[in-house]
Amino acid sequence: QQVIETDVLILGGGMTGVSAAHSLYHTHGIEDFLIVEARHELGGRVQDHQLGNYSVEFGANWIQGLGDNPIWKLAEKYGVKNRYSDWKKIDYFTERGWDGEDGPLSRAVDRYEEEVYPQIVADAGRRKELGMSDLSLRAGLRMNGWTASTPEEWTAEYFLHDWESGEPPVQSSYIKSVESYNSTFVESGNATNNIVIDQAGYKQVILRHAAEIPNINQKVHLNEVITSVSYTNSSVTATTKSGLTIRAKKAICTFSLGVLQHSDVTFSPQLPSSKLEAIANFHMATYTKIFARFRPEDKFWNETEFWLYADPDERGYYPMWQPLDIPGFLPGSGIVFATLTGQQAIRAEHQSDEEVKREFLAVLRRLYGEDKVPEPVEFTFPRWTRDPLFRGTFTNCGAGVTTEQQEALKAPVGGDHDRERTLWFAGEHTSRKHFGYLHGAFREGRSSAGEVADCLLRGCQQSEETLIAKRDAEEFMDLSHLGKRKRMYVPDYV
Ligand SMILES: Cc1cc2nc3c(=O)[nH]c(=O)nc-3n(C[C@H](O)[C@H](O)[C@H](O)COP(=O)(O)OP(=O)(O)OC[C@H]3O[C@@H](n4cnc5c(N)ncnc54)[C@H](O)[C@@H]3O)c2cc1C
Repeated sequence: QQVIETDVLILGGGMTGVSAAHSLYHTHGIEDFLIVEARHELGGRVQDHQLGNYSVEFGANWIQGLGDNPIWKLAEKYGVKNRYSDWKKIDYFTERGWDGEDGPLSRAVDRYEEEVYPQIVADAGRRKELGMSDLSLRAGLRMNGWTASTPEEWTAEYFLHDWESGEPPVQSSYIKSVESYNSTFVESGNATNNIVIDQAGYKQVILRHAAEIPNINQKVHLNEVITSVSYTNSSVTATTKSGLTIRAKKAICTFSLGVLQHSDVTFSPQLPSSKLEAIANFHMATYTKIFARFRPEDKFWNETEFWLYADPDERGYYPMWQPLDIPGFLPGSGIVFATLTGQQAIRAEHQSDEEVKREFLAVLRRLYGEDKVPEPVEFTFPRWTRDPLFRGTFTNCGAGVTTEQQEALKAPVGGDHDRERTLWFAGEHTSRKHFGYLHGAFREGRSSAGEVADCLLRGCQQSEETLIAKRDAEEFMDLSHLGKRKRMYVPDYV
């Protein structure tokens, strides 16, 4: 049987894998590496889909917190088309239809955003500084006077929390939810979000980055599903479904947290119990976008960027809507999409397209009137939780996740001490501050490549580049450091 030998094996070709490869080559001068990817192309969770003559994003869509976001710099460099996304441009709806400019739903959103959120930011920051235990965001909200007891209130809270983190407040860490918001939107220096509308897909950021590596095609094995990974103190061996065996001095595993949680790939020896505990305790959230394409001449929708709907009976029931057929987006496309998260998303992913379409249209008809909304010509959505290559969409830090578990999640394995490590773990899920985001994946790829290069080239002595990449990936977030940076806990609009 043929065994392919390489210095560094990168398991998975999403943002993390490509960023690691780019850094190995361009920062550390390591040319002997391979990426093994199960899909037909690089990109991972950055995937587009063709609807009529238009391309829409099934996965990542926004560049978030433009300030020091490296994805923003890559998008500019490669000319990937994106535009300002204005989260203040919302039409509010309840079961009664349009809720007006100053109805109960709009007032609930303002109260959460302007009164409650600044308070919880300060309170979570104080808890962290005093070394107090974490709570659920639900508990933190209650302690700051927010009980979410009406459909309008739970929808406001959904819009400002679930829609970003993919899970409800009861499942989310109080301190880490606030930290995550601050890291991406406040610390970056510019809280603006841009939405990618490039018809060649957001994935161009990843494909063009990969193309900067000379002979990249010879360094990537596509359509190869890894089934097992074995590691010792001197090498890592991976085998694929098709029977390929690849042996490397070092490897970086970038599979999603969901993949690790489902044991889709066997590791031998078994991963250490501290890592298994961390894998089990982290949350893989679900964020499912559901698309319909109508005939453009049937256009019945408002040209406002977002529509927020407060269902009277069920929290999170088709609350978020985005028309793409509006000026500046994809005019003439006839495309409208809704987003579901958490249990609602999982429920939808287990229904047939027809069942989901029925629900989708029933809600749209509440918004715009029974006779105004025709059958779409196309209806589709991805089923992320059921895809064995992802098993969810992105991580959310749950209440009860500790900093030690965050460290254990990414700790390399193999051998008995730090000079013998052979297998590293990196991905959006290993980012302490930017978990869930594409920029977290990018930074983790670079940081893991630095550590691998240090071990391969310098007997595991840390180089200046690795320290910089690690700092950029926010490795040095200890308590005293946080305490000194009061800005961490003050949102930009206060
Ligand atoms: C619906 C959705 C919306 C999102 N929205 C945003 C957003 O707006 N902004 C933002 O910044 N981020 C967003 N994200 C998050 C962002 O997409 C991820 O953080 C990022 O793409 C993760 O990159 P990664 O390389 O760590 O993981 P992945 O992209 O998952 O890469 C891992 C790779 O491993 C491969 N793989 C898995 N199992 C195997 C196997 N057994 N053998 C071989 N290969 C395997 C997979 O195919 C995949 O290509 C969103 C994600 C989703 C899904």
